[in-house]
Amino acid sequence: MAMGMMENLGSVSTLWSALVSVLLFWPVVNNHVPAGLRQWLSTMVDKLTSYLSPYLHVTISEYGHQRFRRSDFFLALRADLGKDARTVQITVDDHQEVTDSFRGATIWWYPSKKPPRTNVISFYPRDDDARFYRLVFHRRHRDLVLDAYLPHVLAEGRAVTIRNRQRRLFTNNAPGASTSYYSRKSVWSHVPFEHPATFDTLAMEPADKDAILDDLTAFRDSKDYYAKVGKAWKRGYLLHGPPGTGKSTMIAAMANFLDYDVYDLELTAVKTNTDLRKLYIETTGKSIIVIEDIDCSVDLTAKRSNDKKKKKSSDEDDDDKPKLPTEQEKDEASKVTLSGLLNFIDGLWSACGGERIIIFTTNHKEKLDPALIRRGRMDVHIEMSYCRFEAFKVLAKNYLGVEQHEMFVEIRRLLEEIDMSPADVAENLMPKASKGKKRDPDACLAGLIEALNKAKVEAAEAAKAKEEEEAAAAKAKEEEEAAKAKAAKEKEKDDEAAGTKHEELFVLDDRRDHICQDRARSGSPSL
Ligand SMILES: Nc1ncnc2c1ncn2[C@@H]1O[C@H](COP(=O)(O)OP(=O)(O)OP(=O)(O)O)[C@@H](O)[C@H]1O
Ligand SMILES: [Mg+2]
Repeated sequence: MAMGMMENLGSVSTLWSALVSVLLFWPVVNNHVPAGLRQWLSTMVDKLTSYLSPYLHVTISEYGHQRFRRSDFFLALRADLGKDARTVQITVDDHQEVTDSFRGATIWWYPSKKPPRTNVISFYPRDDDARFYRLVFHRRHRDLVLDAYLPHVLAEGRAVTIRNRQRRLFTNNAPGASTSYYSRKSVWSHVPFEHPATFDTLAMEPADKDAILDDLTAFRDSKDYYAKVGKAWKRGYLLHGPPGTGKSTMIAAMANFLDYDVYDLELTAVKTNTDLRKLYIETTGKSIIVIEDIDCSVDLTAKRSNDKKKKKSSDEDDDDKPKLPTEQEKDEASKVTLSGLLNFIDGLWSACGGERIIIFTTNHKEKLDPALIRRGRMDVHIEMSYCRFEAFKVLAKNYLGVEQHEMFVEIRRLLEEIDMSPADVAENLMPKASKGKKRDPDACLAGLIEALNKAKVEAAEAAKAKEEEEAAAAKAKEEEEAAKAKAAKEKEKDDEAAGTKHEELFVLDDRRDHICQDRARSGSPSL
């Protein structure tokens, strides 16, 4: 028994000293052996080290079984370093090593990249190496880590990191983002999201604001409800209204209120429906996906009616011959279409877990295809409108710190009759230095009254011009109709005259017949 132990110890120490020698001479070996052998030796050394080491390694790859879908685990771990680092449990990003402790066990996280294999001809682009995390912990914590720690990181850790992290603004239209379907590089690039807008600083009718806040709160807290009724946890908002009424500001306020990331989807930069699909696959939960000015992004309505027409004509000449796509059809297939966008929205809800909000903004709601904004896709339609008195009070408080002022009465009266966007009102409230002097609130409010009066005069002039234009158009139309009526009358007269001649001829013909008959009866020769 003792002998056996001695032998064991002896073999372990021999192995250990062999390993030490290999490690000692490794740099020399590394430089002098051919690449193939070096790789094999490296693998063997790794295996030997991990066999003897008291530490275990777990590797988590960026991509799981589904080649084009990043593993949820990987995405969960990529949450950035939070503002309050003490409460963050896992904060791993590229090139950042992290030590974490869990129920007395220490766990080390090493993010890394697998370099491309130079002797392999790859179908995929080279520049973006596969990323992975290596998790290292002591053997004795094996069960704890695998059964408790990793599930905890995924469930709790993720929630914690999301709550405390620096939120991000993603865009698909930046040099860092890849649009290639086969690229492993993220299709989104991001910057820290630091927009200061909140619902407190958002100028709008208080009742409307409260309704939106209630809706958002209900959505955020309704995970169980959505699961119970079998609906995907999503909500669509359509923000519509004239320029400068706060649509983009509202999105920032929503993101800040919910603590969500923002994905700013630039549809014109997306080449195909396939790229669009890849974009949604790479969005994460707790996010707002925004398509600004949706009516300008793609000619969706025209596409759809074209599609319908095309379908109809292909139904008409329905011979059995298989048809190759025409050049035009190929071209169409490589573009984002309305149906691609509808699939994007619907697929978004079904394919990915976690709550998501999608927001469209537009200045022209009437231009949008009804399918795009129907309830179920865009659940809430919010009209952002011109600045009225209640909204003005919020701006006055924000910009000037003024809640009451004698000029408010006049401003209230003017705002009720003049349509001025909150952006224009805010611009007038911005304290500017005029003629070397800094403007105070009184000057700002007086400036706003002046601007409102000016806008009133301009609006009156514009209305007058429009009225005159309409009157001129009506007059022109009247004249045209009168001319048409006159022409019709003249034609009628001509026709009547022609009709009389015709009748006369008939009369003549009749007379001739009578004469002929008379002559025949009297025996005289016919005409
Ligand atoms: N309702 C509002 N509350 C507070 N600030 C506002 C509001 N509307 C506009 N602003 C101010 O005006 C600026 C422009 O507003 P914003 O970009 O949100 O308008 P928009 O409706 O998105 O316009 P567009 O249709 O041109 O995109 C903002 O930076 C903000 O300072
Ligand atoms: Mg905007």
